[in-house]
Amino acid sequence: MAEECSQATQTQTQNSQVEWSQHNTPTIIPNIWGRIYATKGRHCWKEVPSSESPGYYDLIKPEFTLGRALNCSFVMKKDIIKDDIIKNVSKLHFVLKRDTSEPLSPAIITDLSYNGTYVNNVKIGKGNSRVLDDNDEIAITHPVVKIFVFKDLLKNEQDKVPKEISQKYYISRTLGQGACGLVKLVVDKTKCVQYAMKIIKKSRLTNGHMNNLNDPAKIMNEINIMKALRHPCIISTEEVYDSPDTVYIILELMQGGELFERITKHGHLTERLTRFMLRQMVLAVRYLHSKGITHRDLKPENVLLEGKEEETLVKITDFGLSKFVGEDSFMKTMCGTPLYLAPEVLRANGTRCYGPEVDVWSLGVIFFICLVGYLPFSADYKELSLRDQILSGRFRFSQAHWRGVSPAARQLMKRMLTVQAARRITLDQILQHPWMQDAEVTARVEELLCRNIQSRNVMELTISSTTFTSSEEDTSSNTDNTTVIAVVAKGKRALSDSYSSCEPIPKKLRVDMFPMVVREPDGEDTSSGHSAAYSVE
Ligand SMILES: Nc1ncnc2c1ncn2[C@@H]1O[C@H](COP(=O)(O)OP(=O)(O)OP(=O)(O)O)[C@@H](O)[C@H]1O
Repeated sequence: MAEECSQATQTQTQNSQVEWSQHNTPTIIPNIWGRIYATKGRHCWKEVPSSESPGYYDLIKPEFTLGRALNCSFVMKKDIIKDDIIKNVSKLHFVLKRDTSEPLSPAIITDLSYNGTYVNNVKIGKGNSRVLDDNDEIAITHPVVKIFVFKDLLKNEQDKVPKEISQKYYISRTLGQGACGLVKLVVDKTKCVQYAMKIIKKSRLTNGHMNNLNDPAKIMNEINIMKALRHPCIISTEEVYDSPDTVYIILELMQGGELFERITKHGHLTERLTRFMLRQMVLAVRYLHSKGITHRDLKPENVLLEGKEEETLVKITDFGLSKFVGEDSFMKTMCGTPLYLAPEVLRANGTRCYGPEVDVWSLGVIFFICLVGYLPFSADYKELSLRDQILSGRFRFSQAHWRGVSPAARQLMKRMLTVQAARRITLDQILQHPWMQDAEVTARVEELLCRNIQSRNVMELTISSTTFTSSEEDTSSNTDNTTVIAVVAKGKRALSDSYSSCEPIPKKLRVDMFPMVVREPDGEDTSSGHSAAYSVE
């Protein structure tokens, strides 16, 4: 291998584009993030390189480019590569990058050529990127024209997760730590899409008995329920890996941080922004309830934001976790500091004698904090124990903080923090409450929801029934092996979507409707209709 690269080495040195490593380069130098070795296949190199060359190139700068252009890090020239190959090499054929300022970031290769860059015989495709793994082979113009083998010289955490995960995902830095375990940034190696991976240690024993967390059928059932949930304001679950003592949940990545941080940064939120956030939270929880799921652990830390902008999508996370950690340990965690817990949950004493209204209470606590920036119930308020404050619904009312808040907002907060669950305001009533009536906010939320739905390929429809049945003639296949389903409902408009992962084709879809406005490319709103989040029944 050392021999074969010298011609390329000399060319590089003459052009001063890059400097090949010297003979005695120590194996690991801290700022070298990778190394590319010329491959043994000699067909692409014109001459057999001299034995003087080390046969590899150390990647130090954050970016390495290869192509025919003279400003590439590695210039492909006629005198180093065979003529029949060089003619198919693009001026800028591929770029190899690593964000060395970011710990545990992956090496990424981006194909910039129509004639193709291949990794382990698989074409990346022009404009596409993928993560490069240790020992990956890079070929250009054709899978057999292998030119480099990549060696990853940075420490990584691939071996800390089961192989089936590390084969598909690159394990990057830690995003945070919750009561259930770590959350890691991971990157899908072939699609180069980032996700958050939640690592949950199972509590295997409950009350001295093995619980059913190790029953694969039950776990699979929970996994399928979580994966079927699709709503713009619910963090989507990409995949779940179940191992005897740990569950790994691959989740949609949120880049905007927690709602909690947003509140603490500003002290509190304006009424308009609170309305904007609450509307989305209510829609999300209403969707969960429609699927028979009570969240039970709603708190600002479980409300994540899509982007850094002020008006961004809000997404709820951490639903259904009790199924993986066990009811006992879930309750223990929740009741540890029950700041957001409804009175009926405290009264239930570990039994599940309460309904979905508990989520309205928790939303009420979040609503309270958004408006005034302090907790309604806290162990720091010494007049009553935290438990008694909640059980009696006696929230702390600071005149100084509430003075600037509208009477309608105060009234809504009180209706949400109503001790008697049966008298508590419902989610639908919240949406209809006078304080929530703000056409601008409603339209902005709908715009964000629709944009999110459209980016997931769910197309617009103008029908109002909620369950549709597909028929044979409604389905067809497109070219890239995904099945396109067209569901014609009541002879009106069609819902189309591709089900690449759904085999066999579902016969029934449940569709949750959202009002939407169709926006033309010129920005004009032309028609209104409904958009849908759907799941297979
Ligand atoms: N999908 C995600 N995208 C980006 N960051 C996330 C995602 N999920 C969790 N995080 C971050 O990881 C950290 C830990 O999250 P996690 O949900 O495990 O704990 P928590 O909600 O803070 O506490 P608890 O475990 O008690 O619910 C948080 O800082 C959170 O912001």
